Amino acid sequence: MDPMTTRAIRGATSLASDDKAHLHERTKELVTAMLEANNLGTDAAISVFFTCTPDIVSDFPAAAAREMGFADVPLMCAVEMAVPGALPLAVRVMMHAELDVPRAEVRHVYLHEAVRLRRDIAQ
Ligand SMILES: C=C(O[C@@H]1C=C(C(=O)O)C=C[C@H]1O)C(=O)O
Repeated sequence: MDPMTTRAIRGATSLASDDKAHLHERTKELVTAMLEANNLGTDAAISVFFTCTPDIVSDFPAAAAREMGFADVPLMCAVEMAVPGALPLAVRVMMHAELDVPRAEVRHVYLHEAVRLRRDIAQ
């Protein structure tokens, strides 16, 4: 087995509407899928950075992550670039975590309408 290395895992999802409960549900679904795809528990996480498109104001996705075991993991939220024509109601994640695989084997996760963002790297 390779020694543990800090790797970055990307993820993204989309909402049907900007509703707080729905944001929490989709955020937890995404973060859980990112952990499971890479055989990780929350203890492997170093930091998690979220962006939301400017049309999401119902809550911070970090609040949802904190409810699922990231209480002592540094979290951050920011607004994604407002590029004209970009996918609306999108939540993006950049998670840094301890993994024992080469970078090319890190599994990135895109769910719901966000699958069309990066067909090149989504599993
Ligand atoms: C295409 C995406 O959206 C945007 C473009 C990115 C990129 O080109 O790598 C990364 C994040 C976003 O700013 C994505 O989330 O993958």
